Amino acid sequence: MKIIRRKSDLRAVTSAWRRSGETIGVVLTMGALHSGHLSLVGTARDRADRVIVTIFVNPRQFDNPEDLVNYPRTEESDAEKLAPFDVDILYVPNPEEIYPDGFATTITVSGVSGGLCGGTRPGHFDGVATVVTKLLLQTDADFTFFGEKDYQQLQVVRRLATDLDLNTEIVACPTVREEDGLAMSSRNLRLNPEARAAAPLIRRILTSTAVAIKNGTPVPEALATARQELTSVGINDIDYLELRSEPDLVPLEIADRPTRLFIAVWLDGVRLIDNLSITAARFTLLTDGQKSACA
Ligand SMILES: Nc1ncnc2c1ncn2[C@@H]1O[C@H](COP(=O)(O)OP(=O)(O)OP(=O)(O)O)[C@@H](O)[C@H]1O
Ligand SMILES: CC(C)(CO)[C@@H](O)C(=O)[O-]
Ligand code: BAL
Repeated sequence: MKIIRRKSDLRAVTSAWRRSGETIGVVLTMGALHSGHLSLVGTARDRADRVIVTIFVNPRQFDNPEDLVNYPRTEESDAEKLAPFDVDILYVPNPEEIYPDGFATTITVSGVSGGLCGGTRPGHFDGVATVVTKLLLQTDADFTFFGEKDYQQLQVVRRLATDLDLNTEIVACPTVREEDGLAMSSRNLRLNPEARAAAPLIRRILTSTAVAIKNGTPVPEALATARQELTSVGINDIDYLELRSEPDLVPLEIADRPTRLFIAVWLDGVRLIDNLSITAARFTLLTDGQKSACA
């Protein structure tokens, strides 16, 4: 595996691959690699002739300066973790390769980036859309692999690739979890033991809420119960807990569209997210009280 830090060096290699007709699969990351990232790399290895992994902690997608400073940077051990996957290139661009002097372009994807993480992290998806576009162009990706853990990000990138004719297939990969159900995330490393012990309850409560909704509990009631359960285990700071309709993630208005339940909470100063697809024949959107008020 070659480590490359300049886009001109990268282009020299990808052009040669292109001339010999090889396909390129790319996994974009911010480093601190774990089994979630590595599952994307394994899928890329199966799908493409050549595999590039990128590591770039993108300052433009951090709405919180402290989060940017505290973000783990572990390039050496990341490279060791990639060794068994036969990755061709680890691209760790110098910052000026992404944001040269005078950089003045921002890509905004509207609609799908509204609300959820886009609502509570202002500017986040502009930063993601801009860097993803640059990295996909620099790597000349035929395929790129995104985790469903960051589901809104996945849908933002799908919209972006379609709208800008990026000519890269976006491949969704399932969320990889710890044995206790917690979605793997680089930020899990920052949880203290007490917060780490509480964190799996996020998934458990999402699951029980989905079951209640499928069984006909009105959505507002099911969400209120979930909030109470989260609070009772000390998870008081809930950024959002919401149902959204696929694929544009609009607020749930039509009761029989494929739907997903989204959550973001703060635990011990760390923001954790998760989501769960809910397929139900029909949702009960109104409580009994609301129904009788409409009648
Ligand atoms: N548990 C996971 N399962 C599957 N894919 C994942 C998982 N965690 C991250 N990914 C994917 O890996 C890619 C890079 O993500 P990123 O580097 O932000 O990792 P992260 O662990 O999500 O870090 P963060 O703490 O910033 O959320 C994204 O496509 C993301 O969805
Ligand atoms: C896609 C990404 C690498 C862009 O910085 C980042 O948002 C991430 O790690 O999910
Ligand atoms: N995992 C998405 C990148 C971020 O949280 O900034």
